[in-house]
Amino acid sequence: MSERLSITIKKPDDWHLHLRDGEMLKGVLPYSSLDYARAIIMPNLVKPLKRLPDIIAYQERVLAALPVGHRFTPLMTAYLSDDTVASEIVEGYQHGILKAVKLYPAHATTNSAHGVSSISAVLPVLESMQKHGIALLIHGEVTDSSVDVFEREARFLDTVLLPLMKLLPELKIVLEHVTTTEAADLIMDGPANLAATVTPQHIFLNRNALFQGGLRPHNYCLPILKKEQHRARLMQAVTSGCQRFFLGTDSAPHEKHRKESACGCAGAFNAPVALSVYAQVFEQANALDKLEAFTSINGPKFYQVPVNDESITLLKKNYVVPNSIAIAGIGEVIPFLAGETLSWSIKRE
Ligand SMILES: NC(=O)N[C@@H](CC(=O)O)C(=O)O
Ligand SMILES: [Zn+2]
Ligand SMILES: [Zn+2]
Repeated sequence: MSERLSITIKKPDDWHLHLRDGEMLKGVLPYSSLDYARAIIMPNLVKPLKRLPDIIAYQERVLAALPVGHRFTPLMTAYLSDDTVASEIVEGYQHGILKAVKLYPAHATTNSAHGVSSISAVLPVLESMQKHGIALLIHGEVTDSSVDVFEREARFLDTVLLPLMKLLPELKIVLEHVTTTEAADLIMDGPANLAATVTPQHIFLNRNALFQGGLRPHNYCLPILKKEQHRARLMQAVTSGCQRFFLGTDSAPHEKHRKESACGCAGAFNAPVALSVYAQVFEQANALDKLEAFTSINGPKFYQVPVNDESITLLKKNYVVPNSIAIAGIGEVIPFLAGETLSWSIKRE
């Protein structure tokens, strides 16, 4: 096959994105709103977005932070907790305020202290979500500290997700940022109402990248990077053409000093590099023809929204990732793969 030098795809959507708030929101949003038409915005602010008025107010702050000329729709989510009221979720969905509901097991990840203690605690909410076709987005890791950190996703599938799917077989579920062969198999063999997002880091790097020549805090995110066999299987599954995998960057900026710290935060700010990384991985897998479905078609299909009209073009041209990005009012944020050279860049007019 002759080498592709450019590829034009429908404008992508990011089905898992952290924009934060305040100055950080203003600084990081343009990296997403430039190249993506829509994104599912995560609700794990320092004060989690549980109630409709807070979700509406946050969406307004996101829209107000958009640079002139960027057309971008933030699709909002509610943060599920033990005290979530089913009728408020249904009302929010029916009024177009929220697109989905996010489940963080309590203490699983950044800003998840108010997460769900057990599925039974939120069962009435999940039942009405099933009834109304509202998607549940899941950070799928058990939090029991006796479970090895590399095993937490696989354990979650067996002990939480499969029983939940049995209990509510019609519930629409997106397993977020999948990392393991077990999750890849589950999605490939799973029903139409079960899908997954895949981040650039989890199909590009394995866990060696956490320790390459020293400790690499900017490769630390949750779920943690896994062994090469998991990365390879994930890459194969995602590039297979299975429609139930779609783009979700999990771009999760933290201030430099919070990453480069004795107890560093989990999360990679990958919005500036994600499309280049995905293109590089799909090319490696000889599957550039499947890239558009992953970035721009499978997600809209699952969420039952139209595919975007506009297109973007990626060029086979080196992209050198900046070493650091200055965010006004915040300071430095180090992007994922800082200083490295990727082989695809986005065509700018
Ligand atoms: N992925 C991460 O490591 N961090 C995310 C939270 C999350 O998606 O789990 C964040 O908000 O920083
Ligand atoms: Zn998560
Ligand atoms: Zn996330």
